[in-house]
Amino acid sequence: MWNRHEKEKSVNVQVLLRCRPFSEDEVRNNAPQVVTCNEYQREVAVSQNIAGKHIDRVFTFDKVFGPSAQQKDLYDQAIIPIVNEVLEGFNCTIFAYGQTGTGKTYTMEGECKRSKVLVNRPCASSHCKSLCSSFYF
Ligand SMILES: Nc1ncnc2c1ncn2[C@@H]1O[C@H](COP(=O)(O)OP(=O)(O)OP(=O)(O)O)[C@@H](O)[C@H]1O
Repeated sequence: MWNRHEKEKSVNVQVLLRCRPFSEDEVRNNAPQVVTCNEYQREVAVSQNIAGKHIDRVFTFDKVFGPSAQQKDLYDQAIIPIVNEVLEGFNCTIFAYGQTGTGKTYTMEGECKRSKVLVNRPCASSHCKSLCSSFYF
């Protein structure tokens, strides 16, 4: 029987979700919280009011990082295994996908130029940022 780590290694594509914290503006404007993360269950619940009807939906991912997750958490839990595979000679790609303003650049590049998780260059779509070259700390 495979443990979870072995199972994860056997899958070629994994989808991780990261939900960023509210910005100062969103807090100031009392923005409604529509996304709730359950890191333990690897689930994200989305609540919406559409035409007066309340709709809740739950999505499951390979990993979920909630608003309190730090760059280091992502790096340690999600990136290091991929770096190790690169060092073993495998081709690996990490890319961030999502709506504008959801934190793709922050996740791939970090807040300041010197504390990056990854180095990335934008590809054709502005919604898609891909890892192209190397990693540094
Ligand atoms: N995990 C986080 N913690 C704190 N602030 C964050 C986090 N993720 C994103 N932000 C902030 O949210 C704002 C939007 O993030 P970012 O620019 O990374 O979004 P994006 O998805 O790359 O947007 P775009 O597609 O428009 O380029 C930035 O001000 C960024 O600093």
